[in-house]
Amino acid sequence: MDSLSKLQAVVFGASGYSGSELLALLHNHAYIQVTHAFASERSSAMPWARIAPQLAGTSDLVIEPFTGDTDVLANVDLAFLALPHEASAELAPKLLAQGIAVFDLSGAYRFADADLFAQTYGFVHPFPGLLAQATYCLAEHLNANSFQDIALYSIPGCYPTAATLALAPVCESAFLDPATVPVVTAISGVSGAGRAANLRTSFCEVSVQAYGVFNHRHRPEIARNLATDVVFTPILGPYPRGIVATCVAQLRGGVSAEMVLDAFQKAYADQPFVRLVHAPPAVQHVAYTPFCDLYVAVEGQQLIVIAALDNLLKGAASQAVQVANIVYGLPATTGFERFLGGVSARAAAVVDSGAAQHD
Ligand SMILES: NC(=O)C1=CN([C@@H]2O[C@H](COP(=O)(O)OP(=O)(O)OC[C@H]3O[C@@H](n4cnc5c(N)ncnc54)[C@H](OP(=O)(O)O)[C@@H]3O)[C@@H](O)[C@H]2O)C=CC1
Ligand SMILES: CC(=O)N[C@@H](CCC(=O)OP(=O)(O)O)C(=O)O
Repeated sequence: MDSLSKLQAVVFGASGYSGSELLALLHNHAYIQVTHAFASERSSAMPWARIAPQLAGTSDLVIEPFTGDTDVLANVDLAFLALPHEASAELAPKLLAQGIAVFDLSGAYRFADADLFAQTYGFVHPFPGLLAQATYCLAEHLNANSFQDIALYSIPGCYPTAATLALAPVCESAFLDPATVPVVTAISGVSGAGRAANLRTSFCEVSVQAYGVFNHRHRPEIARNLATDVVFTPILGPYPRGIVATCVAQLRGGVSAEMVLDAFQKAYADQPFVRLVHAPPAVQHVAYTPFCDLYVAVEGQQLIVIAALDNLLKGAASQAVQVANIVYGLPATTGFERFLGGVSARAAAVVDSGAAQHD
C-alpha cells in the first residue's frame, strides 16, 4: 500500500478520552486517514482542537454528532469504536454489514460466551451470535492464525493488557505453582473512567481507594487470558492517566530466576512496545507513550512483576492502532515513529533475583 491510497477510517467516540487519542495517533499515520469523527448525537459539531487544544492549528477535522445514519460511511474501510459497551455492541454489526472492519475499544466483544458476557457486563448482549466470531486482540499475542473470518477486532481492557503482559510469559511456561493464585493489584489514573462528569471522579472526591473488590469486570478477562483464576483489585488514584499493576505469584519448585528471565526475553524480544526495565516503572515513565514497561523480580519461589502503561494509549488507543497495523500488514511501528526514534526492538531484560531493588 502506498500513502497516496490511504485506508479511510472513522472514529466513533472521538470527543472522549480514548477517541481523541486515536485521532492524534492516526493524524501521524502514513497509511490510515480519518475521514469522519463522531461524538454522540447529544453533542454539537466541534473542531477536534477543542478536545485536543495542544493540536490546534494542525488539523481542521470536525467532530460531528452521530445520528445513527451509516450511509455517510460509503467509502470507509475501517472504524474505531471508542464508545460505551452498549453502543459498540449495537453499532458493530451495522458497520460489518457495510464491509467496514471494526476495531472495538469497548468491552462489547471481549468474551466469546454470551452468559459470561452478561454476568460480567450486566446486560444481555444484543448480538450474542457475533461474540464467538470476534478476534480478541492483545497485540503482542496476535499471529497469522489468530484471526477469525469476520473483521471484528476486540481490543483488550486496560488493566487486562497490563496484567496479561506481566504474567503471560510465566503462565504460558507453566512456571506458576498450580496450588496458588496470582494476585494483581493495580492503580489507575482518573481518565480510566472516561471524560463525562461523574461524582466518583470529581476533583474533591478522588483519593486513593480500591473499588470493584472481587467483582471488577476485568477479573474474568485477565483470568481467561492467563488460563488461571486471579485475585484482582483495582485502585483509583489521584492523577490523570497511567496504570501501575503489581502482580505477585508463586513459582513452582525448580523454576529459577534465570528460567523466568529467559521466558520474558523470549516473549518480548521482538516487541517494540514492551520494555523490560531495570527498576520498578513509574506512571511518568509511560504516560503519553504506547509502551508497557515490565519489571521482573524473583526471590526464591516468589515472583513480582510490575507493569506500567498509559490506560488511554497501550491500554486503549495505541493498542488499537498496533492491531490495525497487524491486520493490514503494515510495519508494526507505523504511526509511532515519534516515540521510537529509530529503535525497533527494546528488550533489554533484567530480572532482579532477591537483591535490593531501590535505585
Ligand atoms: N478510558 C480508558 O482508560 C479506557 C477506555 N476503554 C473503553 O473505551 C470506550 C471509550 O472510553 P473513554 O474514551 O474513556 O470514554 P469517554 O467517556 O471519554 O468518551 C465516550 C465517547 O463516546 C461517545 N458516546 C457516548 N454514548 C454514545 C452513543 N450512544 N452513541 C455514540 N457515541 C456515544 C461520547 O460522545 P459525547 O461526548 O457526545 O458524550 C464520547 O465521544 C469505553 O468502552 C471504555 O470502556 C478501554 C480502555 C481504556
Ligand atoms: C479508573 C476506572 O474507572 N477505570 C475503568 C477501567 C477502564 C476502562 O475503560 O475499561 P475497559 O478497559 O474495560 O474498557 C473501570 O474500572 O471501570
